[in-house]
Amino acid sequence: MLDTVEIITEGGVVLWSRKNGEASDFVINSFINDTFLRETVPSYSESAADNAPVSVGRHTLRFTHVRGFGLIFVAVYKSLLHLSWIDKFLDNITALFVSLYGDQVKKPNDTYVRCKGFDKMFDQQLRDMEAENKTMGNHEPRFTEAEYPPEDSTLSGNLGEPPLPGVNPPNKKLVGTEHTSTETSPIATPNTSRPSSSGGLLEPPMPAAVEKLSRRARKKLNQAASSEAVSSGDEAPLRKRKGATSKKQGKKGRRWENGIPIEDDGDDSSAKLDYSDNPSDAETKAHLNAALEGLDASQMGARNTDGRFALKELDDEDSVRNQANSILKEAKEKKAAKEAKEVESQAAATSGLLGAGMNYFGGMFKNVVGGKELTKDDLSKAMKSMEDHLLKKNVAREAAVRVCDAVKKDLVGTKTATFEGVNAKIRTSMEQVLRKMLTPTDSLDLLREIDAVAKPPTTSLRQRRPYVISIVGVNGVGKSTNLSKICFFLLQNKYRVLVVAGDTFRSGAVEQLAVHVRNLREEASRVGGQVDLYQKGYGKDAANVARAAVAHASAEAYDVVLIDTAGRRHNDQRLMSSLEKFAKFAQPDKILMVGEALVGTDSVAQARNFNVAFGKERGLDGFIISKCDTVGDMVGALVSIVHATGVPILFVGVGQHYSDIRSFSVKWAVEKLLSPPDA
Ligand SMILES: Nc1nc2c(ncn2[C@@H]2O[C@H](COP(=O)(O)OP(=O)(O)OP(=O)(O)O)[C@@H](O)[C@H]2O)c(=O)[nH]1
Repeated sequence: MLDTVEIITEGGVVLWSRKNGEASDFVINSFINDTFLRETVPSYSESAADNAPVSVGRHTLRFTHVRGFGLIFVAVYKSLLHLSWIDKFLDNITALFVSLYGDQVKKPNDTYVRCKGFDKMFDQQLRDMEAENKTMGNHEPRFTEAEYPPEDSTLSGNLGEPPLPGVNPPNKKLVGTEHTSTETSPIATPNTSRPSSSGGLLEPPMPAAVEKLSRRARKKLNQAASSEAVSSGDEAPLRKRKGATSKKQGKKGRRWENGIPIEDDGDDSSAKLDYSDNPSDAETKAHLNAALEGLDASQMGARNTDGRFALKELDDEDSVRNQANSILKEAKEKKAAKEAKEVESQAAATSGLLGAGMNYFGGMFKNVVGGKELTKDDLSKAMKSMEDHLLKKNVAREAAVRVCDAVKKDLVGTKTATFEGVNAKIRTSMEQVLRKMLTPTDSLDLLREIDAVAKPPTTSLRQRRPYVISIVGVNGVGKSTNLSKICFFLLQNKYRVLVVAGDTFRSGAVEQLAVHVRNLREEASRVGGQVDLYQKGYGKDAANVARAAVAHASAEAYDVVLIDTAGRRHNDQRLMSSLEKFAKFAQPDKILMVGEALVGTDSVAQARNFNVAFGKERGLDGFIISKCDTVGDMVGALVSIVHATGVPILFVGVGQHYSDIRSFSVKWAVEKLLSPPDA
C-alpha cells in the first residue's frame, strides 16, 4: 500500500495528492526542501537519478521529474514493502498526468490546475497494478506496526539538514490539516498541501475519510474508535453519534434501579451504550478491520458536485481504463519516437551518408549489443532484417544474402563500445559492401575510348576505324530509346554517328528507329554532329547486317556505330545463340545490355544468360539500367545484375526523353538502397 503520492511543482506547490498517512509528509517535505528548494545542495540530478529509491527512516521515496513541465511525481511507502510495480506505476501516472494536464501546467498565468478528474485515473491505475501484481503471485508482505523500528529522525543523505529560512521545516504541515490519523488507522487522511506557496493552486482539501468509506463502514469505525481508551478530540462527536443511533432504535432495553423501572432520560452516557465495555469489543474490532481492509469507496462510485455519492455505471471503470490505456499507448509511442530520433541524430554524427534512414536502421539493429566482440550469432538477427530490407528494395534474394554475408564477415570479431557504435558500424559496413560491389574495377571514359579508336592522334601508327557499340536486351526494356539517348549524348560532342537497324525480326522496329534518327538529326543540325541510319529491312541475318554496317561506317569515316538488336527472351535458345555470331561479325568495342530497373528476381538470370551468350571469349561490357525514374528507391535490380555478372553499370535511364540518361553513380544507388523503403 502506498502511503502518499503527490504531484508537486518544482517550486513546491502540490497540484494533486493522495495520502494514507501523515508520516510521509516529513519525508516529502525534506526531499523537496533539500533537493529542489535549497540552492546550497547539489542539484538532485547530480545526486539522485529519477526513480532511484531514496530511503528516509522507515520510508522509501521514489520520484520522477518531468523537466519540460517542471513537475515532480513523488511516491512514498514503507520500506518493508516490496512494491515491484512502483516504477511502472509512477511512469504511468506521470504520463497520464502530463498528457491530461500538461497544457494547463505550462500556462504561465494560470493559477489553478484543474486536475480533480485525475482521481479516477489514479485509482484505476493503482487497482490494476495491485491486481496484476497479485495475479503474478507477488503478494506484498503483511506487516504490523510493531515490526517497524521507531521513526528515525536521522535522514539518509542530506535530507536531514535543517531547513533554510523561509522554508518550512520537515514534518510540519504548512497548510492546516483537517484531520490527522496515525499510520495504523485504516482511514485515509484528507488531502493537504506541500509547504510553500500553494496559493490558489490547490484543490480544496477533501475529507478523504468520508470519500473512502461507506456510511455503514464509517459508523462501525466510529464505534470501534470509541472503544479506544485513549482520549481524543473526536471522542465527543462519537458519543453523540452513538446516542443518536440508540434513539432511533425502536425497542430499547429499559433501565432499572432498585427493581423499579426508570424513564429513559436520553442520557447518552449510559454504560450499556458504551461499546468500550462490550465484552465482544475485540472481536468487533477485528471484524471491522477485516471489512475495512482494502475498502475503497471510489471503486463503486464518486461524489457528484452536489455532494451526493453516485454509483458508477458498469462500464465507467472500463472507460477510465480505456482512456488511460490509450493515453499511455500514445505516450509510449511518442517516447519511442523521441528515443529513435536521438539514436538517429547520434548515428548521423558518425556516418554522414544515411541521415534520414538512421531511425529506421536503429530499430533494425536493436538486438545487437555493444561493448563486446561481435559474433555471428549477434549479427544474424540484424542481418536477417537487413536481408528483408534489401528484398523490399527489389534486390534478388541471392544478391541480398551475399551482401549480408559480406557484412557479417566484415564485422565478426570487431568491437564497439555502445549500441550506437554497433549500429553505425553495421551501416558503414553495409554501405562499403554495396559500394565495393557496384563500383567498376576499371573506370570508363567512353569519349576518350571513342577518340582513341576513331580519332587516334597519328593515323600512321594505327588504322582509324569507327568505335562500335551494340545494344542488347530482352523485349521492350528500352534498347532503341537508350541507344538514341547515347546518340544524343555523342552528338553533343559533335561525333559522326551511324545508327544500325539490327532488329530485322520485329516488324516496325526499323521504322521506329528511323523516327529516332530523324529526331536526332534535328539535334545534330543544331549542335554540329551527324547521325544517319543504316538499315536493310527485315528477315536478314542481323550479324551480316551489322558487319556490313561497320564496314560502311569505316569507309565513310563515322566515329561511332550504334547497333540496335532484336529483343529476345534470355531463355530463348535459338535467338540467344545467334548473339555469338553477331559478336564475331560486328566485333563491337562495347556490348551494352539494357536492363529494366523494374525487373524483379528475373534480373539475375537475364544478366547471366546474356553475359555468356557471346561465346567463351566475350561477355557483356556494361549495363544501362532503364526506367530508374519509375521505381523510386527500389533500385535493387542494379545490385542483382552486378552480383550476377560482375559487369559494371555504366548508365541509367531516367525518363523517356533523349536527355534522360545519366552516368551511373554508386553513391546515389547506395543511398537509395539504404534509405527506409518508400511508404
Ligand atoms: N520512363 C522511362 N521509360 C523508358 C525509359 N527507357 C525507355 N523507356 C520507354 O520504354 C518503352 C520501350 O522502349 P523501346 O526503346 O521501344 O524498347 P525496346 O527494348 O527497343 O523494345 P523492343 O524493340 O520491342 O524490344 C518506350 O515507351 C520508352 O519510352 C526510361 O529510362 N524511363
